[in-house]
Amino acid sequence: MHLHGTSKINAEGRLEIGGCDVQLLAAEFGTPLYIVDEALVRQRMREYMDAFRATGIPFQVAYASKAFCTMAICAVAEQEGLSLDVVSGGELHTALKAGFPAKRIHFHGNNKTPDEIALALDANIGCFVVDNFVELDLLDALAGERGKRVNILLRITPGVEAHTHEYISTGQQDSKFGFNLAGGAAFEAVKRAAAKPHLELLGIHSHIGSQIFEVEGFRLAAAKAAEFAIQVRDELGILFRVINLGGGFGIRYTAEDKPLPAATYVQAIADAVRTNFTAAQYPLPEIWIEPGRSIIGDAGTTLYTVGTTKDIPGVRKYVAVDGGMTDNPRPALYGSKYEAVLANRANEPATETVSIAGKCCESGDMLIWDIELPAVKPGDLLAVFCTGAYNYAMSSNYNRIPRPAVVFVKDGQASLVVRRETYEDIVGNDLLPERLKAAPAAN
Ligand SMILES: Cc1ncc(COP(=O)(O)O)c(C=O)c1O
Ligand SMILES: N[C@@H](CCCC[NH3+])C(=O)O
Repeated sequence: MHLHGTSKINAEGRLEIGGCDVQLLAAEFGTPLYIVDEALVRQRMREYMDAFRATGIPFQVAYASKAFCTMAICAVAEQEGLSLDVVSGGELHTALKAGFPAKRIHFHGNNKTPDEIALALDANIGCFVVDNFVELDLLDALAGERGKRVNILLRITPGVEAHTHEYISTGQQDSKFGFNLAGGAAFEAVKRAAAKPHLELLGIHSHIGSQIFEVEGFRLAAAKAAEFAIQVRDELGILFRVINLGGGFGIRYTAEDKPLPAATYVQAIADAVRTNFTAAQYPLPEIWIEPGRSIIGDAGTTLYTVGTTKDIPGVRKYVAVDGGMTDNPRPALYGSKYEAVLANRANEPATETVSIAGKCCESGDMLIWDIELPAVKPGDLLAVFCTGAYNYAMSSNYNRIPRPAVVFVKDGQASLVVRRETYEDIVGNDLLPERLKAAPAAN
């Protein structure tokens, strides 16, 4: 059993996270329940910050809030001195509502709407990461209407193919994101951006994908960024002050995953930037990165209650829990694998192989295939590890299932940071027009 962060098995044989016995958490907050190990989140944030400080290069570490965005995590990121990457009006609103300093917010997205841009402009956020030519014109116009000049990075598609799931790799040329380096769109974007009266071009951004376990892709992306920066300097006389290399650092979901320490990625990136820029006598730019999954992923655990079981002798035993693809769509979407433990009897030896099913009306709603557990009974608690990233963030109300609560645990204290949705929340936006309230049809 691989335990993350402060998780341990206590004397009663139950899983404990942040000093909180999960059986007590289930009793107090119900299940399914997202539990976040706050100390581990802070540790992950500090690992990036400390690694960059050690390089001596000016930097920003922006937490990619798409991985998990709540007011509480924004507050933690703010306390730890990180910046914040948001990708929608909703994430931006969450950050602002949490009191996150606007100047440290970077706004991403390949189709920011005029309303979202207006919200960000009016809040005076620190930087827009411009994705395409339409946005370049729109942002300049909207900033102009407000008499503002705003910082931008241009998102470049470097043509680096990271080894990851095809749906989550984004740096290759055939991608919906960014200005392609090959073919000259990126160069053209720099020319146009530099001519815009209301845009201040700070530099460029690239993001090569997610759940990456090698430094090579980042080195290559840094080298391509430097090569492009040098071309831009030599041909246009424009200097970049910022190189943002995105996120994508992998984490351990199962024993198959071999993540590198944050410092290894940071050193590789810093070395690559330093080497390539210094060789061209180019003033060293600031380095920005945007980790999401590697900050919140292994700090999250989802706690479920076991309901029904179904044994098909000689075939498979299904164990159904009170959540599923609504709180964790990743197995259905990407075939993602997870580890789990029977949280109320975690010290008992495994005696059977079972498969964990969700409760949705969908055969593909399976959380884990073939996991060894002690004999599972209805009422047991199942804890699935490493669910901090892209679980709550991608949760849905499919089958009109309310979203679970989220608690942050630390030093024996559990704080509710997102309350459980109720059935009233589920119908909260529904309207029943008068004409549909009529008496039943005559026939
Ligand atoms: C532009 C950008 N930055 C940062 C991230 C965060 O990636 P990860 O959660 O893999 O660190 C993503 C998502 O992959 C992204 O698209
Ligand atoms: N949602 C994806 C990652 C997408 C990354 C966002 N650019 C996942 O769960 O792995």
